[in-house]
Amino acid sequence: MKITNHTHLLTQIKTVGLVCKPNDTTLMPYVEEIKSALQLQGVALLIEQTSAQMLGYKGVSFEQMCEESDFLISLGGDGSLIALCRKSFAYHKPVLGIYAGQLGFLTDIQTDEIRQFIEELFLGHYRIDIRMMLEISLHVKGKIEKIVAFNDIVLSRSKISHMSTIKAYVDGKLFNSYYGDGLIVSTPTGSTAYNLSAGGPVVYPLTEALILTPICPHSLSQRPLVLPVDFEISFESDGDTVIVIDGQDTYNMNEIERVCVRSAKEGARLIHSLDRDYFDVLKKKLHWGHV
Ligand SMILES: NC(=O)c1ccc[n+]([C@@H]2O[C@H](COP(=O)([O-])OP(=O)(O)OC[C@H]3O[C@@H](n4cnc5c(N)ncnc54)[C@H](O)[C@@H]3O)[C@@H](O)[C@H]2O)c1
Ligand SMILES: Nc1ncnc2c1ncn2[C@@H]1O[C@H](COP(=O)(O)OP(=O)(O)OP(=O)(O)O)[C@@H](O)[C@H]1O
Repeated sequence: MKITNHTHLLTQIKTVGLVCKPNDTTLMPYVEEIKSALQLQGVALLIEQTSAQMLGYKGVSFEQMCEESDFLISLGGDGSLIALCRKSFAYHKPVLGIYAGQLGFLTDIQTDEIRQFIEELFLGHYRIDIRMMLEISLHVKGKIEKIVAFNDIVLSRSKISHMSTIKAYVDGKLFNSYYGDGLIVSTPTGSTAYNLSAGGPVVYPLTEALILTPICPHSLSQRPLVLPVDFEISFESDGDTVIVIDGQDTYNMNEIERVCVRSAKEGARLIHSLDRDYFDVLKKKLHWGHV
């Protein structure tokens, strides 16, 4: 399936949803800023109940927020944005990341830009990028559990003292066996996360590809691999391997016979400022090109 890289702008915005980084009460002034900037536009703000409870507001369920909102805001770091994109995947709502974290590679709007960006958004001065996501199928005792990933799925050794062995297949045909600390399957957006630390390539986030990068492979011949977006890759490993999705969900391979990874039919829709330039972000946040 062809996934386009940009999507149409929102036509009419009446309601916006908000989720905050957990356990951070310092976010209160920014929530007030978002609320009043939206009020000026005649737009209602729905705050998800866990975030609302943390800050003393009246909240709504996550599902109600997703159903009733025209777009969603994540107020926090990259992890909060990733969690929101994953949890709201089925609702196909655009997501705006407002940066209140440590690195903020994905969340490009700073807290001191909230008012100005919201004004610009209502003038149509923004873009929505479609970021490829992964659909992961875990095969357990004849049943299939499906999960989505925004950055990556990591198959990692579970014991510090042992290597893991991972067999990798394309369309059922074995194409490699990885021996070492594990393997990362990353989206282009996730290429600047764990994949980068493991020596994988930086891949422009609107590219469509599957990136496979071994972690500390015990071999002179294992290299990162970039595969076409329409490949379905599957993996088998032993009980000494764990699976980690976006650093947020963990499964033990003990109970899993096979893991299949493919591009999800829908991508995440990220709202960005028109000024955002990927290479500027690489330079500013990851010191790209610095000597
Ligand atoms: N050794 C490593 O580099 C390592 C180890 C474990 C997990 N991770 C990454 O952490 C990600 C989860 O992020 P988190 O913020 O929830 O966890 P986290 O709080 O543990 O932080 C991971 C760091 O990676 C940054 N990050 C996350 N996604 C990024 C992206 N697409 N591009 C550039 N930087 C990014 C975050 O801002 C944060 O500084 C996982 O998907 C995985 O890729 C990296
Ligand atoms: N809704 C959520 N559900 C579960 N975990 C979450 C959620 N939001 C954030 N987290 C986790 O909480 C941790 C901190 O959140 P977040 O990444 O947003 O802030 P940060 O670490 O300060 O910023 P950054 O990731 O930009 O450095 C991360 O490990 C993230 O995965």
